[in-house]
Amino acid sequence: MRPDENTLQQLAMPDAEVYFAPAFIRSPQSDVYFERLLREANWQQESIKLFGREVPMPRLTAWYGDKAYTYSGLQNKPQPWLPVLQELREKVEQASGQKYNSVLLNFYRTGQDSMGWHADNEPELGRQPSIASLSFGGERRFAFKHRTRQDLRPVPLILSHGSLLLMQGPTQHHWLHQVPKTSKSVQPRINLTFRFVNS
Ligand SMILES: O=C(O)CCC(=O)C(=O)O
Ligand SMILES: [Fe+2]
Repeated sequence: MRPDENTLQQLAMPDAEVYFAPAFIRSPQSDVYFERLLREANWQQESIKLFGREVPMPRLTAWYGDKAYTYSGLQNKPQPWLPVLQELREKVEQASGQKYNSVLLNFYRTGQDSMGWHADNEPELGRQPSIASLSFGGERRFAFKHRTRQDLRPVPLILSHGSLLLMQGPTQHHWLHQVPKTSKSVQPRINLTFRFVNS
């Protein structure tokens, strides 16, 4: 491991404030976090309404936090923090210098699980939300795309086991992000996005 792989480095993206650490948590520890999260989180198969039809989301989700939160049109009931989530929250708060009161967990079972282009810009997150995204398990491709500037290429990233991606400042205003499906064989992946939800 290079000495800087566990520290956040800013990416050169205009209209954004994005930091990335490819190995924020080291591998043996990350293996344990993956297993604990898989076993302990209250995973749900939610569905979304698409053209009037209920369609299962292409991933499992779980929501923990102090507040209820609407995400993709779903009202997420708050569940009390698990010790493993408290532990991870402390680590990311220390790295980012921000506070988070909620976390959304996503479980990508196979390469066919995914998340389409979106921004995390719900009004409850405030104008310049800080979102800290931790990944465990199989690595997946991730990308940013500027909403209006076609001269800017999409920014690809590999979200590796134990990586931390921090998005804040104007990022959600100007950029969308996604986790595309892949036909490659990939290991299951868990992602946590820590957020601060205002009441
Ligand atoms: O799985 C990821 O890396 C992305 C998750 C995400 O964008 C979200 O939960 O809003
Ligand atoms: Fe997101």
